[in-house]
Amino acid sequence: MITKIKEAKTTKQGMLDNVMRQFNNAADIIHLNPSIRKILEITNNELVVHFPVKMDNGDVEVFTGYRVQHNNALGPYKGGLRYHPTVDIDAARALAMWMTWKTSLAGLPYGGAKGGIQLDPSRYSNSELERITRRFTYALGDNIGPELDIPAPDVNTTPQTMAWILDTYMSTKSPSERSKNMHVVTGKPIGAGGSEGRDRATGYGVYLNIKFWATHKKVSLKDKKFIVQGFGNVGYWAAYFLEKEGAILVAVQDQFGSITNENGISVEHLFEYTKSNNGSILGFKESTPIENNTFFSLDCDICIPAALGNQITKENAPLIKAYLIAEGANGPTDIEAEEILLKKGIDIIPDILCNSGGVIGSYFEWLQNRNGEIWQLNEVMEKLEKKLEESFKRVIETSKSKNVDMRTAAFIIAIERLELAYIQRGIFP
Ligand SMILES: NC(=O)C1=CN([C@@H]2O[C@H](COP(=O)(O)OP(=O)(O)OC[C@H]3O[C@@H](n4cnc5c(N)ncnc54)[C@H](O)[C@@H]3O)[C@@H](O)[C@H]2O)C=CC1
Ligand SMILES: O=C(O)CCC(=O)C(=O)O
Repeated sequence: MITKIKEAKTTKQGMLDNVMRQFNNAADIIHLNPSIRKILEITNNELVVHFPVKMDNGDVEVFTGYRVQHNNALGPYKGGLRYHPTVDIDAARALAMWMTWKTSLAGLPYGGAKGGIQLDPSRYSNSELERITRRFTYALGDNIGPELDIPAPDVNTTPQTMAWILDTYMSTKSPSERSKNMHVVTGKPIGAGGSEGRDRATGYGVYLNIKFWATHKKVSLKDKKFIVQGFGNVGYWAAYFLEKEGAILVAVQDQFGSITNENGISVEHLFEYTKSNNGSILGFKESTPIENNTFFSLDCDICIPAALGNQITKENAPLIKAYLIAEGANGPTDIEAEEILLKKGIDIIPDILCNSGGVIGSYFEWLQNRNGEIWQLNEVMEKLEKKLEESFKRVIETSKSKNVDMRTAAFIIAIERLELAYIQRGIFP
């Protein structure tokens, strides 16, 4: 029996190079205005903060937090906060850039930002995480704001994290200003101003994109086998909806290890199990543990990377048997791997389309807070589906008209919207 724990990666993910190459590839194809290219290839603002926090044992630890604001030509900066040992300035830059393309592609009135704290949250108690989050929020100060830069959850941050940020940010405002600041952060718990459906929005969006792709290819999802890397917010909800559609989850990998069952893993059973097992999938009875490095080569139809960046590389790409990769994570496929996959005829629904349900759900939450409205779950889900379907169709049309893969098509749409905004504002000829 294999029980080796998957080592948490602490090395750099090297995502910046990937996003720049993706951007430059699309920019070359559309002959992007050189002045606009100069603006888009760098970030507007980069904030690095060091802040002290008292630990439960009385010691003080100093943490490093980041917020990178890439571009706000289309609206306030928007993007998540990640708590992970791999968070550094380059990771924040790369993830902020992807946010700009994602919000632009989705047609939202937002720019792109990302940030987080370099730490391993499993090493801290809940009350330490609360103090760390509150001190980070103080350190960010008025560099975030409901009409300036709106954070949201990402890896290892939750609705609770967002509620702490909201509460801390509000406490810095005068009493008459407080209620106007509810939309400083999205992905909040519903009781603290969150929206119905934001919890599942990203995973639901991943599932919808797979469904649109299946309809486009005239295939049924029933009995199709799928594997999911990452069984957190995105991976769980994507698996949940795919299973409801009749697809079969045959393997899961998380930070602790990998499990498989070719007859199917019950999504709900596994979810319940992880809740009682410190979030880990290891030891789940209705499955067999497998070596981590065999995960991506398992026999399946659909592969959903929903964990970290650069997980599909030139080493494992040749072994992939799935014919569709649906990128729940940001930047899970590196450039060399993508070339291999496309040559093999494997379709990739790119991250900026595939996981855009999350930021669209955040936009709906922001709108509700801003307008004093409360929408029902079905209303949110219907609006989400409509927006995602529009994006999916545009990507397919552009892919056909320009004879490019789906990622390049998605980047072209996103960049052209930004280019138009700059040109219409009269900044460039
Ligand atoms: N939460 C959201 O709304 C959105 C998240 N994303 C992206 O989706 C991905 C996952 O995010 P969440 O589900 O929110 O995070 P999460 O913190 O809820 O879950 C992360 C999952 O990935 C697993 N994981 C971590 N390191 C791993 C490794 N080295 N190998 C295998 N599995 C590993 C964890 O064990 C956990 O199951 C990230 O790339 C994030 O940027 C994208 C759009 C929105
Ligand atoms: O919901 C949001 O604002 C952003 C979520 C996020 O970080 C992402 O889409 O990568």
